[in-house]
Amino acid sequence: MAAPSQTTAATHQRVLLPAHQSATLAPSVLRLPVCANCNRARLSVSAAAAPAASTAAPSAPADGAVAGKPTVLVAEKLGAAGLDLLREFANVDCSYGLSPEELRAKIPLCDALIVRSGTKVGRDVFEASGGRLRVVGRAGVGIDNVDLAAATEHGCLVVNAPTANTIAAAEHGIALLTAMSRNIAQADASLKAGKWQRNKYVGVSLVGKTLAILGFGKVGSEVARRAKGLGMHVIAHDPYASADRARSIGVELVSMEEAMATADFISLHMPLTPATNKMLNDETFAKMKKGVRIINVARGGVIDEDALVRALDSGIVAQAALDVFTKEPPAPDNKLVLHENVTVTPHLGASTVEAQEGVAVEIAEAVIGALKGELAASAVNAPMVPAEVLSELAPYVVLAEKLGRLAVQLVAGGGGIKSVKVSYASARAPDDLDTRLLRAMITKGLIEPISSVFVNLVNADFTAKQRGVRITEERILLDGSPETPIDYIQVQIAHVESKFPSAICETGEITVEGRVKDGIPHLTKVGAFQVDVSLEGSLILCRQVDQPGMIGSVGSVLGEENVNVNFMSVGRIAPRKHAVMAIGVDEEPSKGTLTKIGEIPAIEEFVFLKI
Ligand SMILES: NC(=O)c1ccc[n+]([C@@H]2O[C@H](COP(=O)([O-])OP(=O)(O)OC[C@H]3O[C@@H](n4cnc5c(N)ncnc54)[C@H](O)[C@@H]3O)[C@@H](O)[C@H]2O)c1
Ligand SMILES: O=C(O)[C@H](O)COP(=O)(O)O
Repeated sequence: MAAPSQTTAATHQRVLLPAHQSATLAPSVLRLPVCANCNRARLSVSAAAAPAASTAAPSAPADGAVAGKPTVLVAEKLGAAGLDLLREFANVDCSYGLSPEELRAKIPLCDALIVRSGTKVGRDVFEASGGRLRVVGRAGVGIDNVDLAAATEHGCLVVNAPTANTIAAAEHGIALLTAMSRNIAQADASLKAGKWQRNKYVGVSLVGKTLAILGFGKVGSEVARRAKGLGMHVIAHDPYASADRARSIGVELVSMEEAMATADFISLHMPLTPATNKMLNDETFAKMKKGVRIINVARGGVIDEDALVRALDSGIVAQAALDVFTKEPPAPDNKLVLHENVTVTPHLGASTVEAQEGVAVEIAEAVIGALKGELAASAVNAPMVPAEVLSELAPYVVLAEKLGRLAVQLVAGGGGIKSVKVSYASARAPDDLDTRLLRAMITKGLIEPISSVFVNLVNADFTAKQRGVRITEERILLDGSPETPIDYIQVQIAHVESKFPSAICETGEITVEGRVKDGIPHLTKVGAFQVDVSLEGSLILCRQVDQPGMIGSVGSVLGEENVNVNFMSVGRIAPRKHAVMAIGVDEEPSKGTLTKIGEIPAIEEFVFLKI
C-alpha cells in the first residue's frame, strides 16, 4: 500500500556556461560510483568525467610533465610530504607568488589548484580556467579567499584541510594571550633598543580571569582546554555549538551579550562569513568590560579595525593581539599594527613545521581523491554522502541518470522543461534515505542531453535552477522491508508534449519509472504502460495494436540490419487493444532501419532513445 509523504522543493538553476564545455563531453560522466579497489565513494569530478579537458584551451603538458596525468598547480608553499604524494599522481607545478594575471594565464592548463590564505581564487580564476579546473584545494581551514559560489557554478569542487592546523592555531592563540598579557613583544623590542624598562612593562595575570571564546569549534575548544590549564574561567559564545560538548570540557555557553559584559579576555575563533563580518564593532566594543583584551587568530575581517583603534585609544580595549588582518599584508602605516598596545604576527597561526606537513598531506590526499572521482570528506561546496550510503545507492544512481535521460528525450517541441517531479518509493523512513545524489543524477540526465553543460554533484542544483527547471521530490512510503533502499523511482515532466504520446500518463505528465533488478537498472513503466527492459545500450519504444506477430516483425527488421536485441518487453492496457513494446538494442539502428520499423502497419508511434 502506498501513501504519498513529504514533498521537498529543490532549488535549481541555469548555468553560466564555461567557455570550454563543448559537445565533446564524455558521454557518461558518473559510471559506477564506488571504486572497486578501495570501496570508496566516487564523485563525478574524475578525469574520465572531466569536461573534455583536451578540448579546453591549451592542454599540452608543461616541460617534464607526463601527458595524460592531471596537472596540479600549487600556488603557495606546501610541505614536502604533500608534494611527494601529489607527484606520484599528477604533474605538479609549484609556482609561488603568482600575480592575479599570472594565475589566470596558468589556470587553463590545470586540473587542480592548491592555495593557502594568500591567494584569492575569485570568479575570474574559474572563468579563466575554461572549465578545466575541477578541484580547488585550500591547504588550511578558512575558505574565505575562495569564491565558493563561482566554484559551484563552474562545477569545481572545493576541498580544505580542516584538522591538521587546529592545534597550531590554538597554540598560537595561547602564545598571543600570554605574550600580550606580559608585554613580551614590546619589552623585547625595548630591550633590543638598549632600554631597561621594568616599570613600563608590568603585565596582568591570567589566573582567575574570564576568557570568552567566540566560535567554539575546533580551534576555539582547543584554546579553551589550554586556557583552563592556565587557571582561567572559560566561557564561550557559539550559536551552533553543543552545550554538552562545551560542558564536557568545563566551558559554559553564554549569549554574546553575556560574553561581552563579563570577559576580561576575548578570543575570536569563528569563520569569516557575511554574518561574522565586522562582528566586533563600535557597538559591541561599547558593551565590553573596560580594559578588555582581544586575541584574534581567526580572520581580520571579523573585527572592524577602525573601531578597534578607537576602542584602544579610548581605553575600552586595553590590549589586542592579532595574527590576522582585513587586508594581508596590512599597509605599512596600518594603525593597529603600529599601535603600542597591540601585539602582531603575520598570520602565523598555522605555521608550525608539524602543522604544515600535516596540512600538506591532508590537502594532497583530498585533491588526489577528488581528481580520482572519490567523494571528498572535506568537500566544502558539495553535499557529503557517506561512502556506505553511496555504495548502497550505486545502482540507483545509474538508474536515476538513465531515467532523466529517457524522460528528456521523450519531450517534443522547444517549450523547455519547467517542472519535474521525482518520486522515490521506499519502505525506508524519509530521514533514512538521502536523495541528494539521486536528484543530482536525474538533473544530470535531464540536462546533459539537451545542452553542453557538464553537470555533477557540485553544480546540479545550481544548473537546474539557472535553466529554470524546478525539481520537486516526493517520497512514497511503502509497507515492507526497509532493507532495499528504493523500490522504484518515477520521473515526471509536466506541461510538455511528447514525441511519443503514449509516454504521457493519465494526469498529463511524461512519465518514466524504473527499478533496480539484480543490480541492473530497468525501465518498468512508460506513461500508463508497464514494461520491463534493462537500461543498457539504447531503446526503441513502439506503440502498436496488440496483435500476434508484432515482436517478430520488428525483430526481423532489426535482425536484417544486424542490430542486436538485448531485451524486449510488451506492456498493454488490455488484450488486443494498444500495447507499448520496449526493445533494448546494443547497436544504434540506422535511419533506414527506424523508417522501416515505422512503416510496419500496426505500429502507431515509435521513438528511438539513447540511454
Ligand atoms: N590564524 C591562522 O593561521 C588560523 C589557523 C587555523 C584556523 N584559523 C581560522 O580560525 C577560525 C576557526 O577555525 P576552526 O578550524 O576552529 O573552524 P570550525 O569550523 O571548527 O569552528 C568555527 C566555529 O565558529 C562558529 N561560529 C560560526 N558563526 C559564529 C558566530 N556568528 N558567532 C560565534 N561563533 C560562530 C561555528 O559554529 C563553529 O563552531 C577560522 O576562521 C579559520 O580560518 C586561522
Ligand atoms: O585558515 C587557516 O587554515 C589559517 O588561516 C591558515 O592559513 P595559511 O594556510 O595561509 O597559513
